[in-house]
Amino acid sequence: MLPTAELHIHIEGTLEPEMLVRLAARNGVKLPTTDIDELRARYRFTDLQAFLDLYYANLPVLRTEQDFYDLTSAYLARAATAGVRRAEIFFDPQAHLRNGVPLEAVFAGLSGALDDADDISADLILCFLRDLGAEAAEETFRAALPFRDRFIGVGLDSAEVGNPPGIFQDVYRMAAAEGLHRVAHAGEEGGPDYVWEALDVLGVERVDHGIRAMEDVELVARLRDDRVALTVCPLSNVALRVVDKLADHVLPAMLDEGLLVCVNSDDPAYFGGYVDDNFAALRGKLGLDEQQLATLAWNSFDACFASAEQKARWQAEVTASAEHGAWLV
Ligand code: HPA
Ligand SMILES: [Zn+2]
Repeated sequence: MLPTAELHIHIEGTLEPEMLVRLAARNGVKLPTTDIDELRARYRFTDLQAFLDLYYANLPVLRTEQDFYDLTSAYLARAATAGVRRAEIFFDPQAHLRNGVPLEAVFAGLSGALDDADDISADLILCFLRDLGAEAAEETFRAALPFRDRFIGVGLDSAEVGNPPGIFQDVYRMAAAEGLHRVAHAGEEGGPDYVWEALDVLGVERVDHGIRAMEDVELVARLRDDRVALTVCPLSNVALRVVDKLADHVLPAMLDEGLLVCVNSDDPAYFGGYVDDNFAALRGKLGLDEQQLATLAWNSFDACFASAEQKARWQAEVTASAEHGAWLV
């Protein structure tokens, strides 16, 4: 197993049907069905919005600090088996606030699980729901400031097309003033113009997805020259029909262009696998070789927000693993 960092993972997207049923029973929340196979059969999507509709519909089962703790602990345990050494985990506070869950419970559950995980280094990135607009994002940011020491950055997710990054300029400026890292989803369903805006208006350090950047040669040059990381999620792109099939994915072309790309699972409960499953698919279905897989793992540590010394230690581990054939997952 290659050691890796996972930098694009929505904790709410790790809600497996089994956990969904368990939490629904614990909290007295009614589900359309409690049959695991039926629930899993619903995890099929035509596009990003179809996925988001189900993702948000399932979230009311998360009510208490313990629920957030259990969800996060289960992800961290699974990620450890996938070779994850470092996780930078997105969460959607607005989705929980509108379900009546106080921020205290969300932060306490998430950070409690992170504190108790001794085999993975992990931190939180607070995401704004772009379809709720800029004012709601600013209000959420102010409400989260008392918990400033519990998260290391801000991100932008949910329905992309029609909600361009630029409208969030002010809240990203506020985050920068707080010394927070800045990332944003851009170029998943939206075009290269959204990636330009994320870079130039929001000042992001990493782009989440960013695969449509490949349609713009100037943008590719900018991303390469500035060593901007792109957190690519191959199985997600297939599940949401952003690409027809894995064999058509632009990831090999991104590597050939010398872009700082890494591999991530996005919403593993919904998209058919964790980061190790993504690596296995890249090897089996896309034909990536050991050198390419090791580069992806190495890049993930380059792109993460840990200390330079820690990053170098993990990268040395990747190199040693690659030499011993550890890409054979
Ligand atoms: O893949 C995603 N894209 C956009 N928003 C999201 N929120 C959770 N997962 C996603
Ligand atoms: Zn995502």
